[in-house]
Amino acid sequence: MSVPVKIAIAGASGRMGRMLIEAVLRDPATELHAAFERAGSEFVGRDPGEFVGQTTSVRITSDVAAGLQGAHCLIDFTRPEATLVHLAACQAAGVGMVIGTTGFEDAGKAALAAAAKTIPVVFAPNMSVGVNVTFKLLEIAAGILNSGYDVEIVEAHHRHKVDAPSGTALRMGEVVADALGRNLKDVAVYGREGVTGERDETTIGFATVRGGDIVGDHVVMFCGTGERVEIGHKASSRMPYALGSVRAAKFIRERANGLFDMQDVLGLRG
Ligand SMILES: NC(=O)C1=CN([C@@H]2O[C@H](COP(=O)(O)OP(=O)(O)OC[C@H]3O[C@@H](n4cnc5c(N)ncnc54)[C@H](OP(=O)(O)O)[C@@H]3O)[C@@H](O)[C@H]2O)C=CC1
Ligand SMILES: O=C(O)C1=N[C@H](C(=O)O)C[C@H](O)C1
Repeated sequence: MSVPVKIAIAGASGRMGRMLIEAVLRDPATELHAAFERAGSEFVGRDPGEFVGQTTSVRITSDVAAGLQGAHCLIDFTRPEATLVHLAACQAAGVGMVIGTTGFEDAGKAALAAAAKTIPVVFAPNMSVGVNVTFKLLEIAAGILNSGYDVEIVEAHHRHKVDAPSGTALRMGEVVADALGRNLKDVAVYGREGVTGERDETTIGFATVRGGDIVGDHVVMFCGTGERVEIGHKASSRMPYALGSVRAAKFIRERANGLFDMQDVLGLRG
């Protein structure tokens, strides 16, 4: 039997961190190597297995450099500023990264691309198989509904989410804009208020809902005259994100460097 993929997890006590711990512990092909939280966190020193009712020999630490020694991969679902600190540690240790964090500015994305010249990085706004298939469906739909259809993207998430629109909604916008030969930066409209005037047909509109415990809903509307096509995805659990991330960690183990996303991991590219 081959050696399990040794996985470290950043943001271990977070909503995704806990889900990732469960996914890694229940997969016989992976091993929980380390779990990180910031210095001063109440969780430092505790067993990350506690989150899922198990006992492990791992203890949550804030010493990322030490914890990465011997790891194959760090899975990071935190915040952009933390991810970039972890990225530097991974580069120093020669450890690959799976990054699910959203909300990066262009400079942060450029830093990820630069680091991927020396370590393998999977960076994707949504790790679920279903959402990644949805991206493909959107590409097909936009290629056909390329005239006379206004594109609007609506997303809904829980009350704790800090970035908007979601990374997934933005990627949906990019996929549709690319298929229509437009640049999302030029055509995106983020919310509307007041006397907006009539809609410009080249725009792609975004609307954001935040409330309660909504895990993640996305719908793209192609609004024509007399009809509307809607392509969307609804998550009822975070486990698909965690399982996709573990799949990405296995993918990374086979690579020396490069920037990938879930389309690469799932063989959906092209
Ligand atoms: N790509 C995908 O498939 C998905 C992406 N996401 C994205 O993942 C990210 C995390 O989401 P979620 O788990 O819900 O968020 P949570 O707030 O539940 O968890 C974030 C974790 O990161 C830690 N953290 C935050 N800032 C820092 C820092 N500066 N240094 C060290 N640790 C830090 C938090 O610790 P503390 O509590 O101490 O702040 C916490 O443990 C978001 O960007 C979200 O959009 C979410 C789901 C799916
Ligand atoms: O914060 C979340 O919860 C989610 N974030 C990701 C995003 O911004 O697209 C993915 C998923 O929708 C859940």
